[in-house]
Amino acid sequence: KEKVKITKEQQALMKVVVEAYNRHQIPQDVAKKLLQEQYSEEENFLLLTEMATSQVQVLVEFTKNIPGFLSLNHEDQIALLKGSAVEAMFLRSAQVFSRKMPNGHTEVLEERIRKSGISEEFMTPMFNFYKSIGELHMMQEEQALLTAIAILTPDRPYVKDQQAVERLQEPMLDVLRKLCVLQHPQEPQYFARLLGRLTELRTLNHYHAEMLTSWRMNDHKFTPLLCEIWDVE
Ligand SMILES: COc1ccc(-c2nc3ccccc3n2[C@H](C(=O)Nc2c(C)cccc2C)C2CCCCC2)c(OC)c1
Repeated sequence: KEKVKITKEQQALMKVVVEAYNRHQIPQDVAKKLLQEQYSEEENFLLLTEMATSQVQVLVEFTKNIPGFLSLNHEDQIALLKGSAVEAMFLRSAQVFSRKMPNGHTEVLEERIRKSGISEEFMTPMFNFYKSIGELHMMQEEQALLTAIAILTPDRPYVKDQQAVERLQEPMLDVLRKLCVLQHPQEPQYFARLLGRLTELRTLNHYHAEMLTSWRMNDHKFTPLLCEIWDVE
């Protein structure tokens, strides 16, 4: 049984990524807002677009701190951000949803989201994902590394130098794998389950544009940044 050991460099890499991840959190806590009162479908849509717009800004700041990212080809940097923004948003939402909350709060939050204006057909895949992330009880380090790994996906559309992206993603996968073995010794498949969530995340990508345009309200307004990132308008 080989002794898994995280090297000094891997410790340093993890520290940089986790600190960047914690530094670039979303400003206001949307869950608290949603638990306070039930908003109208229009107010919820506005809240969603505000949250998503600030999330994209936070994502850009986080990504700039990923070692090596800024030395990638500039067009590839944009392609990676554009290709991962929706996934990062759902990953962040899943983490917010699966946070430990006082008894009954998660149910209230789920109810508020179900009634927020999003159409029925998308609730099952979205909540299945949230619950599958919740079951993993991910640590902060795992959340930060998983987000960095999702951003550094080599086969995003329009990425030219995929090898350069692989060279950045591999060390992240390596340290995450070791972390999983060390933190979950009784769950040898834990690392594989984490990566499986990234596959589930990609399926949500297909729905997100329709989730927005089918929001129960008319005249959906998006910020210019969201038009760039979401395939809407
Ligand atoms: C595309 O359709 C949806 C529908 C619902 C959610 C969603 N799941 C949530 C789980 C927990 C808490 C809030 C949650 N949200 C929204 C939210 O703000 N997501 C969020 C964002 C956008 C950025 C950063 C961080 C977060 C949490 C609330 C927006 C206002 C109406 C109710 C959903 C969603 O998030 C990606 C997308």
